[in-house]
Amino acid sequence: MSEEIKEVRKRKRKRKRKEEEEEGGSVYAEKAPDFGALASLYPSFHPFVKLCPHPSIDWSDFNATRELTRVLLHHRHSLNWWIPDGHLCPTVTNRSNYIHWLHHLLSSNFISNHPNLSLRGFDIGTGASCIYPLLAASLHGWSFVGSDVTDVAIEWAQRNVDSNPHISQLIEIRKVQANADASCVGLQHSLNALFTTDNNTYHGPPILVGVVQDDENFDFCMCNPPFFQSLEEAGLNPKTSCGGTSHEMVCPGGERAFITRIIQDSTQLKDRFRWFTSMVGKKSNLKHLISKLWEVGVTIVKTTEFVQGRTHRWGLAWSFLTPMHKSSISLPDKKNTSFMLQGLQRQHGAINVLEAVKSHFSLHGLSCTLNTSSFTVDVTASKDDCDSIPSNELPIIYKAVVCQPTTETSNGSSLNLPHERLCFRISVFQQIPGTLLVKGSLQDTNSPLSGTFSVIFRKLEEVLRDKFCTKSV
Ligand SMILES: C[S@@+](CC[C@H](N)C(=O)[O-])C[C@H]1O[C@@H](n2cnc3c(N)ncnc32)[C@H](O)[C@@H]1O
Repeated sequence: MSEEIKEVRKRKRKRKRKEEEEEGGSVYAEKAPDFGALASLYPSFHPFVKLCPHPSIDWSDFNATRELTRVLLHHRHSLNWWIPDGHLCPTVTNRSNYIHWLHHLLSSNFISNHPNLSLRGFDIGTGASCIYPLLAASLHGWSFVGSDVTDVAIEWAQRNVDSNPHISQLIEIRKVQANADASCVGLQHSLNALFTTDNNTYHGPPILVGVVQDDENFDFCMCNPPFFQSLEEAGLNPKTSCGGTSHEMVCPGGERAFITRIIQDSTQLKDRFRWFTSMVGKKSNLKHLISKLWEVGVTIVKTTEFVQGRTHRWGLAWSFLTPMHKSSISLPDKKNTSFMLQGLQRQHGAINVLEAVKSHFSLHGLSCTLNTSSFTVDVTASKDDCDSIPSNELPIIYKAVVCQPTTETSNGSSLNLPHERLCFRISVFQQIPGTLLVKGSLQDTNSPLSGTFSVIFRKLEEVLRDKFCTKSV
């Protein structure tokens, strides 16, 4: 591939990421640390920082990465923290991205919102670092159960909790007993049969079933699973040294088997968690896991991408609760708004969705231009065009468009909109097979018609979902 093509692709990826960030963060990327500033604030960190040509650290030095994590947790989050030599050292920026996404997910109304303000989570495999409970408790005041299987992880996770008395009441560290609760074993065997499609079935200690107690409910679970199938696979990146013992990094079948077991457990605990989530390390596993999820009857699946430097990870979330369709769009007065179409059948691609967008608007007499190379439809609506949309097709959400002065015609059959033109663009992006992002961009943000745009866009979402989505999301 020529350098030019590579450069164009890089720019395109960067632009797409920026657009997605503007939309409320489908891509999560925290600001990189300022090593120079940290070195001057923390003398213990200074020896690890090479100042020329620009401040950096040696990522292959475990002591340097651990000290960076320690000072960042202290500087950004006022947390006291340490882990023993050789244990998996979390990258604060990367772990924060997961927490930011969860926060977004839990405060969205994809599913009905929880009346409680204090949220409770379950961190599967919290590790010696106990990084997720510490970060989330200090950022959002969420309470946690953090589980793990090894004695060292349990001992150090507890030490890290105890070193932070201001949040220690929020976090319970729980040891997973390697021999599962006998009453679960028979059921687990029959479920294994259901979930086994290859030899990579998870056969390790319990993950959720047998660890979550009978009287417990959680808003969410989260997990950074052992990604790798073998130690050789885990040692493939010599450029970084974040440590990691075999227990932390490896499980037979790798993350695919581990997360498949979480999915399996979620079918039994569907009423006990509002959201089940996991980090996914390999994009190739994401598609497989998403199809597993639809097979077991989830009602909603959400994914995201975490980008930190050159590291890409994915977030996968699902729920068995009833989704709230109408609220997945960001509300009026935004230049960009979007929704995801998930669970599309194989034969339906971006082009079919674009054609449906065009025919939907054309049907209402709006002027449309379909551009198949940019995957966009440009739409212009005049006052007359808008008037031709029957009010019963613009449901009650119109009333929520507070910024717009609206009047109904005497017979109530059409909406009387201000005397301007409304120009907007609908773009369709393929996310992963079966999932498309539909984005609407208003040309003039200051237009008094921006509220109307939201209404029209929401209607479009309903139409496209009805037409293309096999499962309700
Ligand atoms: C990749 S590490 C993640 C550690 C930490 N959460 C982080 O993000 O740095 C995976 C952790 O899962 C733990 N683990 C493996 N099997 C488990 C199980 N069945 N239940 C709970 N934890 C488990 C390992 O001991 C390890 O600490």
